[in-house]
Amino acid sequence: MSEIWSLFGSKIASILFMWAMIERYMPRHFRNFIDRFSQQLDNLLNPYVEIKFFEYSGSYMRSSDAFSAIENYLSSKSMAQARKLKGSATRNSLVLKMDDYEEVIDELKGIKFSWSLRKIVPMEKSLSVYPASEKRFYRLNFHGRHRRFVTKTYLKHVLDEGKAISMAKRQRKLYTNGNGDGYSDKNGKWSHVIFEHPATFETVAMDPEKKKEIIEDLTTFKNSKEYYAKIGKPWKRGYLLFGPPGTGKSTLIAAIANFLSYDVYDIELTAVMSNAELRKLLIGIASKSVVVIEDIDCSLELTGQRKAETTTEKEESNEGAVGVVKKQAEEGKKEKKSQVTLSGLLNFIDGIWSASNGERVIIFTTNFVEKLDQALVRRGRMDKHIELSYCGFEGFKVLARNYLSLEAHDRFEEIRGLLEETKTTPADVAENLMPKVGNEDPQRCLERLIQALKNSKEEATKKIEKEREKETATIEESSGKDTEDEVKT
Ligand SMILES: Nc1ncnc2c1ncn2[C@@H]1O[C@H](COP(=O)(O)OP(=O)(O)OP(=O)(O)O)[C@@H](O)[C@H]1O
Ligand SMILES: [Mg+2]
Repeated sequence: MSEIWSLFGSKIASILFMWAMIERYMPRHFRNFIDRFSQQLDNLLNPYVEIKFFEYSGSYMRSSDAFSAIENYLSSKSMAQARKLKGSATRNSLVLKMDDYEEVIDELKGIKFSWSLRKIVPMEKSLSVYPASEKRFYRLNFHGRHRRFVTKTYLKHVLDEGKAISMAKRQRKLYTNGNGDGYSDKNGKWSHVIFEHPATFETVAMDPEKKKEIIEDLTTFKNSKEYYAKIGKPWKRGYLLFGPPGTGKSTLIAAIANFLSYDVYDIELTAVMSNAELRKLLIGIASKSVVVIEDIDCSLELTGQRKAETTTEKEESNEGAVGVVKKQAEEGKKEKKSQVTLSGLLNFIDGIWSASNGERVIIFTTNFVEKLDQALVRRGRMDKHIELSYCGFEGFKVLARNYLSLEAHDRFEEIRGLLEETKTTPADVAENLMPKVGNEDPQRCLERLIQALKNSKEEATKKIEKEREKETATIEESSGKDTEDEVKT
């Protein structure tokens, strides 16, 4: 047997040697013909198609978006299948990727696809000033009969999924306008810090039905790119959050941003001097972002500002020369006042988003919904109005779970009754539940809350009694006056 193998080996070696000699002296056109023929033969015998995605592409060797999307897409599959992995650490996690020449199999709609990471190592020394480096690429192999499916569906699926994974993994940012702390963008309009708010829908204390509704609304919005395109509407959603201070409006915004994995742009309208400046700011907002304008009623006194301005203008025109001097003296003060108008704000909200196609959620918050101009809160502009109210028993249970890791306790029923009788904000409940010293007994925290609720109930009853006394006093006063008048007449 070994003789046969050695004979076979030597025959192969001589054939290869002869082929190398023949190829060397063969006329070029004949060699091209053989190459073409062998390629056709390979096409005929090998039904598999191959696509390469290089790490760097283009004349400037930019890193390829497709390569990193594929890398992200394959990362979980690599972890499950590859025998050799490469690990690297990012800011807050360890990332594992498949090593060179590893292969993973992916499947979509019952069709199998083979992915492997390859590299081309330069053979000769480069004469260029830049040393020649390895060219890494992902190689996709699939059966030729799935060519249409791959080009039409599979590659889009891989790239979309890969991009979504990288969006979810990236460090999100909180942008603020004005001279905020943090890094400024290239135009100096926005400065940003890393957004790491821990709030999630699990930790927000609110009515469970309402919470479920918001989550469903956000999920539908997130998955409706095609739908918005089909109906010709810009891909945006507006929320108006209203409720007393400390009911969780800002907390809910953070939970929404975390749920969607979006950046947050917190616009301080009082720092925006003009409509033109506001437009520049809004143009600088990237896709996949939550745009927040907090306390919209106090930001600009949006509803009253236009009126106030016209009256001052009228007064000034009537005052003549004195008016001019006064005007000059006030110029400095006035210059610092924001000139942003309600119509300016609304035009940009509708206009800018219609022009650029990015998924954006805009959230206004207010403590006094009834104060707002109807133009601002009409449906279509603000799609959803969400009221955050005083803490109910369901909200309390969420806070007890967050702060004390308590699911149930025999004092819960008493707390339920007291919450129904008082108007206590989730912020107040949270403050009382928070352990004041390390390892404070949950029982003591609950007692502190019960005491606080009892105090606020007492205060409320006293207040009502006082008001009643006042009312009876005024009634008695007016009835006394009436009898006096009658006596006079
Ligand atoms: N619904 C809630 N769920 C969980 N925590 C809450 C909730 N409401 C308030 N809190 C707690 O109270 C603190 C203050 O709440 P938050 O800033 O969200 O209130 P707000 O409604 O935005 O108040 P304001 O109107 O004054 O801006 C938060 O840091 C959070 O710890
Ligand atoms: Mg707030």
